[in-house]
Amino acid sequence: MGERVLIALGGNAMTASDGSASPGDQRRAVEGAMGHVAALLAAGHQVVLTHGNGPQVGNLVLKNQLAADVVPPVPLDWCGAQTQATIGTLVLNALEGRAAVVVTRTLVDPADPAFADPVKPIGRYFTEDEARRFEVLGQTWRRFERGWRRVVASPEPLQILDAPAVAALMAAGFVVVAAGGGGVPVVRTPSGRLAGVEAVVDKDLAAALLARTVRAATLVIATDVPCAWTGFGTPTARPIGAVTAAGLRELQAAGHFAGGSMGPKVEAALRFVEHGGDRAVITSLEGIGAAVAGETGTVVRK
Ligand SMILES: NC(=O)OP(=O)(O)O
Repeated sequence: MGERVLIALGGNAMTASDGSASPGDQRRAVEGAMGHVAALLAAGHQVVLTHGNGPQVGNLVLKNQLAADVVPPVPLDWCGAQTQATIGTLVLNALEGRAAVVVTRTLVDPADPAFADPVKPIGRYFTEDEARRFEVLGQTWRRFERGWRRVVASPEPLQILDAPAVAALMAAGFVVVAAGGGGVPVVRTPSGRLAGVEAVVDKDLAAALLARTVRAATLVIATDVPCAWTGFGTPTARPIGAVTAAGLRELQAAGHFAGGSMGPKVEAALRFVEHGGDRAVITSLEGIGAAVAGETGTVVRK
């Protein structure tokens, strides 16, 4: 018997590992990912998809800024919406059958402290000299292991505003792609209107919220490693298999999960299970079928 599964696709399902995000790389990566999704659909599961957009949205906004003398640049939230459409189109082309993409807005708090502390890396890696050149444009850049990347605000997702459209399409039998790139971040203004903001929401945290909202039984967070680890990168590293939410919180508190990589995935898995989801699985893209079958990955249950 199939179940309702929300799959959050990580960067390796979207582009080549260097983050350069050429059109060919993106198309090939999405086609590969959809092969794994098709196997789940063939097994009778109802699938909702979401995806990251870090490299793509960073490249888009940078192109806008570099071409500002020629055409008016558009803001970061517009670029986020554009990535939902382009990545969603690749998914539609790669999937056979009824599928739809929902341009999805995510409500955030204008007073979220994340707006004063940009930490979300977007775009490709640059050298320090190049990054310093872009800092003149008013951007914040940080050094990572593989080079320099722009960082932007990443506020907490509070509500997936377009979840009702997602639910309606699911009920009509569509595979739905929604909340891509964490959703287009919007705030409610004092006059009660919705307005986009300069931010990129974490797609794993948004996926956990969407999964709860559409009552998915399983949240699968697909990444480039088969599971979460304690002591990752050290000689005492150990894979984490089945774990309770309480047990995983303890490992999280002990500092086992790095902020920019496994940290948000673990937090998303915990939030989903702690708020009533049956199970959350962190696994590789290749492992999503086996993960839903209960055979692999870090499996979090209450
Ligand atoms: N929006 C987002 O979290 O995208 P990435 O996972 O690609 O960074």
